[in-house]
Amino acid sequence: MSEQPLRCSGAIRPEEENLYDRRILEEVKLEEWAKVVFDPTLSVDDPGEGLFIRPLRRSDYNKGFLQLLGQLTSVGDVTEDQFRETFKKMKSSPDTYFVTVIEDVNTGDVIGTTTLFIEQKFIRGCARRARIEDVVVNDKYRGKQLGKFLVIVLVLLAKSLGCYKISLDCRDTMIPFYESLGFSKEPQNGNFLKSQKKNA
Ligand SMILES: CC(=O)SCCNC(=O)CCNC(=O)[C@H](O)C(C)(C)COP(=O)(O)OP(=O)(O)OC[C@H]1O[C@@H](n2cnc3c(N)ncnc32)[C@H](O)[C@@H]1OP(=O)(O)O
Repeated sequence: MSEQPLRCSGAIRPEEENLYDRRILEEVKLEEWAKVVFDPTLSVDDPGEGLFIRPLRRSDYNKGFLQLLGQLTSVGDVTEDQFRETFKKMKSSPDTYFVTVIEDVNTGDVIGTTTLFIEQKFIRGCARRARIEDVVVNDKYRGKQLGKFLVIVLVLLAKSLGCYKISLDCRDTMIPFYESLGFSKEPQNGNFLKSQKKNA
């Protein structure tokens, strides 16, 4: 499905503004990632009947985006102003935040999301590395390859953006899922260390 431009008097309505340019998603060709097979075939143009993959939009506050994230972790009471301010901050750092969603166009709900975060480094000749974060599919839509689809689309996007490394953190129970998508634990570097919340 090609992008349906939502325009008002020739300009994209501010509430329909994409976080990033969707054309870079259109360049992603899943068939180039031979490690993972989609059966039936999915593509950015056709992620499934009535579904549309696109960048996060300002209007997604009212399309269940935060409720969807609530199926992953605690979101808290985020007001629409906070959401818009955060969207603005992300958008003001181009080539950094690729928050991507799947919308069910029949209901208008956001039913899947994940984020590609790209970190600029000085090492490796000022290279960029990518992290995949916040992968979640609405529980009513699970088992349709959408989680796999979102992750692989962002892996290919990171590769097309020249990232030298793509990584993620997950619970032990999710390791088989990510291993099936071509991720592996780094030998002797599998430790995830986080700062304690309070001074012990
Ligand atoms: C980096 C992070 O964000 S980690 C956080 C991951 N997200 C969560 O835990 C949130 C709650 N869970 C979810 O939203 C979903 O269950 C997801 C995103 C993990 C999977 O989404 P789905 O759309 O149901 O997965 P999808 O249909 O693409 O499954 C692809 C394959 O992975 C397998 N799979 C799905 N979930 C799991 C799992 N929890 N553990 C192991 N394998 C799994 C499926 O069986 C399927 O296997 P197959 O290809 O052999 O049939």
